[in-house]
Amino acid sequence: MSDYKFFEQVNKAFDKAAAYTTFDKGLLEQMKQCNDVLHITFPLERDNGSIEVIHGWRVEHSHHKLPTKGGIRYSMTVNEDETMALASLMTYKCAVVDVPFGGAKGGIRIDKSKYSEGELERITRRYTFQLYKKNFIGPGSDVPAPDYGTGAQEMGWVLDTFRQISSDINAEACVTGKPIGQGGIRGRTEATGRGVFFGVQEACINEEDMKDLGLEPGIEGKTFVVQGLGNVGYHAAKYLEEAGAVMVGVAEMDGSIYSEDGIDLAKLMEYKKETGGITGFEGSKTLKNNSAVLEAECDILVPAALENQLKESNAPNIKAKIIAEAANGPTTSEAHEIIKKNGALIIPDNYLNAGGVTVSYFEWLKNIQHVRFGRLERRFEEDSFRKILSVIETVSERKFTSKELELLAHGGSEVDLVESGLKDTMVNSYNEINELRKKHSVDLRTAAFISAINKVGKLYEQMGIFP
Ligand SMILES: NC(=O)c1ccc[n+]([C@@H]2O[C@H](COP(=O)([O-])OP(=O)(O)OC[C@H]3O[C@@H](n4cnc5c(N)ncnc54)[C@H](O)[C@@H]3O)[C@@H](O)[C@H]2O)c1
Repeated sequence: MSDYKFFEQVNKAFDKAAAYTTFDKGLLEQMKQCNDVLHITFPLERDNGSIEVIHGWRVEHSHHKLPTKGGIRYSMTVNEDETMALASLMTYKCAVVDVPFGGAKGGIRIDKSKYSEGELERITRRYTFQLYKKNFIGPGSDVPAPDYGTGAQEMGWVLDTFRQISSDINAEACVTGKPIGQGGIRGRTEATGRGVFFGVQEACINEEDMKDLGLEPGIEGKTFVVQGLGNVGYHAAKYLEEAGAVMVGVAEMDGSIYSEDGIDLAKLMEYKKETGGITGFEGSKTLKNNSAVLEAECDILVPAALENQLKESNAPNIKAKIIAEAANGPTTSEAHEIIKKNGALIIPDNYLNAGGVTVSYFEWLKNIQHVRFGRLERRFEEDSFRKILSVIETVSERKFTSKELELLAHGGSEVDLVESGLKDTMVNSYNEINELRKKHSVDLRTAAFISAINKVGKLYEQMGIFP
């Protein structure tokens, strides 16, 4: 059993940043705590008739904004500590990118590959039912989304189950990352990876930083390694490749591969589909295990699998100049210090993978308003259309950018809206945390935490304490 304590790791980073703020000690302590922690167990009847007990969690970290929001993970790593850490990261992430949600996370401790589709459906539906019974799901209370091991199919089952047991008129908004036909939004599947790309691109524009790292500004020609070719890793790699970066290394469950000449992503995905793995891919060298490639020569390392991957033991050997934290918690606090001391730039998870929740927010807005983005002008006159937009802005406490307004008003497609909203969010938030980094002479992770603590703390102060 590993002694890795994920929630403690997040809180260490919080404490470091809190020293740059002036909030009351008690309030800072309140901000760190998880407001509600739910551990559920329920029986699953397996296809062979045997009965198995399933363990699941849902944690609502912060109720300073409602609903709370965060993915559902299916993995053998799931436990209370992991879910609490991930829920807390959601609070800080939402604050950094100005998405008006509190943080939450859920998880079920299963190895998805060991269950049939029917069994997975029964697990998902029963889990949703248990969440509903305990008031841990609902459009205005707690809204799940996909995470490691889950995707649109599971979110579709969540919605359908919720609909059977709730008469909420906004039922569609009880979960995001759904199939499009069920009220999902175009661009959600690729949103986290796309956001990772926008964040890395923004970092690479900074000439001074690139000079310090000994790199040319821009993405083109930079080499990268990605760990985990799942939803986030695949899409991050795809957009990096499209922008002219060269993928030289990949890690997956079965091992890792490297090629100085570059690895073609589309061909590798085909190969993975055929063989179930990546090792042995033509033109690449298979390394000794799946963590070896993390230490390979490259400009950008994109950990996009799970937490606790860059640690004290391998951090001194990391050669990448930029660590793009697509996954949550891939770098331990000890490794962070080593990598920073060695001069690399870490773009932190609590900012970089916020693209998913940003687009989930657009999906939720669309669902609670019962509208189809980009088609409004066909249903409303210009005046009433503008009024609706301003109501959405008031309810969500977020201003649409001029580009978003333009696209909405003149029938830009949903894809355009998502794309531009996501890009604006990732670019603006990067610049905001980068300013804090310079102001306090800290690293980007600490700067992102300072930004989050300041925003959440201010809201707490405005709210006061009940009763
Ligand atoms: N899905 C989202 O929208 C989203 C949003 C924000 C953050 N994240 C974070 O991104 C990370 C990945 O999530 P995802 O949704 O892409 O999951 P996923 O299940 O789609 O993909 C994860 C991939 O990583 C691989 N993997 C697992 N362990 C590995 C290892 N040790 N070495 C190499 N590969 C390994 C798996 O085989 C899988 O292909 C998680 O930390 C998750 O919390 C996801």
